[in-house]
Amino acid sequence: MKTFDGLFDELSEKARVRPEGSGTVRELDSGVHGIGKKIVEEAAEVWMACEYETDAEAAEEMSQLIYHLQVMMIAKGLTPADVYRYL
Ligand SMILES: N=c1c2ncn([C@@H]3O[C@H](COP(=O)(O)OP(=O)(O)OP(=O)(O)O)[C@@H](O)[C@H]3O)c2ncn1[C@@H]1O[C@H](COP(=O)(O)O)[C@@H](O)[C@H]1O
Repeated sequence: MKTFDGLFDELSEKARVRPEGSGTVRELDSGVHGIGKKIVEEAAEVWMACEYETDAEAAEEMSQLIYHLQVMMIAKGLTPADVYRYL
């Protein structure tokens, strides 16, 4: 099973190698503005899933929100440690 840190390492590698067909590379290329829109969209989907859908669907939306947050962290040059220090 993937962890937060494991996914972050995987996405950082995608950003470094920039493989053909990577959605992460495409999203990074959309910049902070584009990534920010995905975060807002996904946050709304988390809310709606928690209100009206199953727990499994809510969990899936949460995983997608985490993914887009990680893409933003990479775009901003932030590491998990930068975030964890505020938890
Ligand atoms: N965990 C994720 C992940 N979560 C969400 N997403 C993206 O976020 C989108 C959210 O899905 P939605 O159904 O809400 O959006 P959609 O409207 O259907 O799709 P869009 O048109 O908005 O892209 C998905 O289509 C993916 O593009 C993810 N994309 C990639 N990953 C993982 O990231 C890693 C690297 O992926 P690549 O960079 O694509 O190789 C792999 O391990 C992937 O499993």
